[in-house]
Amino acid sequence: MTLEQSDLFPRLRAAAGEDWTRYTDHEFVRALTRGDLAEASFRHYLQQDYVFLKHFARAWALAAFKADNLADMRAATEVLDGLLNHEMALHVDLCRRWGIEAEALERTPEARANMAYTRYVIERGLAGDLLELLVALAPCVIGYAEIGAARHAEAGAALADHPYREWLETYAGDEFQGLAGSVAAQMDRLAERHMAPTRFPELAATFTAATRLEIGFWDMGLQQTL
Ligand SMILES: Cc1ncc(CN)c(N)n1
Repeated sequence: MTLEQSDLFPRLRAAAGEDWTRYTDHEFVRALTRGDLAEASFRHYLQQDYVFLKHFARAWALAAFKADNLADMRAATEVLDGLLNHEMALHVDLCRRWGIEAEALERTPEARANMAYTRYVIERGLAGDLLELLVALAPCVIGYAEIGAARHAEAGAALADHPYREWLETYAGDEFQGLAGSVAAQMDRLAERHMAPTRFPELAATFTAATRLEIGFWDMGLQQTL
């Protein structure tokens, strides 16, 4: 399934309104696409993102735990595998090329914005069901796919000599786009089974809160705060 064919995700995105635009069109993303994002901001972001991805892997492990059937368990562990062995492996390589060694990554002090976001998502998953958890994870997975595809296309010919090319290529790439499509499809399947119409506002509130925490993550990167 492509993102355009999904049903729940576009409804959640529309319900997030301006917050979705503030996330996907954040100054961090614009500067990165132009190629003039301060290198120190990118390094700070990369290092924090390593910590973020580890907590997100925990959240996907929780998704496997929350699943009540084999298909949902497999879907969660496929994402977990992709995260640990693809996205994080790329991330460690990218960090090394940016002068941040693996040992330094492990010693990264966690920024408050990072803690707030990742623990919020895990708490939603602990308190709610699998659908609630996937909705909390959606701005991360589907948001980055949307940002990656749009910004990679926008950078266009400038990509040949672009300082942030690898980042743009990772999130615009088939692997990540396919992952976002699968998560959107899984949310639709779960919504069909578990979502009474009265539940939508509660799910939209979770999605919007996670979107706002993504905005806080970009702010943290741009301002290099802890
Ligand atoms: C903060 C953040 N959000 C989302 C992604 C994409 N997995 C990420 N790497 N970092």
